[in-house]
Amino acid sequence: MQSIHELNARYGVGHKIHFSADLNGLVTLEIENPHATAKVALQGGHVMRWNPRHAEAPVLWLSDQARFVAGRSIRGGVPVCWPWFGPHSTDETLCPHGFARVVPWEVVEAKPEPDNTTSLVLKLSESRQVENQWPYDCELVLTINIGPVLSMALTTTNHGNVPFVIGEALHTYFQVSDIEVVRVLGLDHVEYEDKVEDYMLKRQSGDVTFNDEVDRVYLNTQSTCILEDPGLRRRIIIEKSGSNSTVVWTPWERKAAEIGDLGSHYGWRSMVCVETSNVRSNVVTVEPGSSHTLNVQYSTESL
Ligand SMILES: O=P(O)(O)OC[C@H]1O[C@H](O)[C@H](O)[C@@H](O)[C@@H]1O
Repeated sequence: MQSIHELNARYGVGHKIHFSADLNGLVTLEIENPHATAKVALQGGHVMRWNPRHAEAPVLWLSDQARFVAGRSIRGGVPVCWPWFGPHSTDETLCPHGFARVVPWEVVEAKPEPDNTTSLVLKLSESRQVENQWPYDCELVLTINIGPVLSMALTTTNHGNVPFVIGEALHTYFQVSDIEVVRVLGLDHVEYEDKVEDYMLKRQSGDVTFNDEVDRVYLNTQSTCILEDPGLRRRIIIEKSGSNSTVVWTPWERKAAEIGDLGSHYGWRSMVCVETSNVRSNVVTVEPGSSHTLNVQYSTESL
């Protein structure tokens, strides 16, 4: 594993790119540039915070009860779900949403760009845990660009001789003023599986609005989604490619209480997940010698 000293010596740029470790030994990377500030945990390749300087409120939601411990996903920010989504198909003891979000990643590159944004390239570290759960010769790389726009690209490359199938999601938690006043545009007429009703197949009519638990997998959609928030007077624009599904999730009160780390004072009311993904019937087969990339870009505009 790369030490803090090595990381700062190799990639640190004063206080603009700075690595540190917390009491539990989790390594995080703080980024500051003229466009934005951000914080990324190496465990999970997890973007925890991205605050563009023009935004009055944080764009990503991070629970005030998030637990920062080895082997446990951080509640909020952008968890990377890979190589499966939801429970494992045959072994329920394995981490739901795959192991990528709970294992260490390595830094391949971290550098300021000429346009004053900052680029990071992270790679999932090989480890016995990963080998045991995923016996394929493959590489997973996450490229992140931090600027007025947050861009992320998750690339899976198959170096082996057999094809494999992945489910994946950038399970992004967005900060909202109040879940009951926001809406998600871009999914009108799209078919979805309603996880709250045992995956019943339904069709979206109009914008997605929230007044109860929502857990939906929108299928066969490449559409840009817009999260409109009159309370914060802004839109968050979610543009994607290499993704055929979008998951929309809000737990509501009962589920939030069961989950437990979703924040004090109705923390769940100030978040919603819109997840750029390839899941359920949209999982991806990666052939030997080829790569697949899931891309997303988040930006904001005033309402
Ligand atoms: O609690 P987690 O394992 O992070 O999962 C949180 C949520 O993720 C996704 O949005 C799923 O569709 C939900 O069913 C799940 O509850």
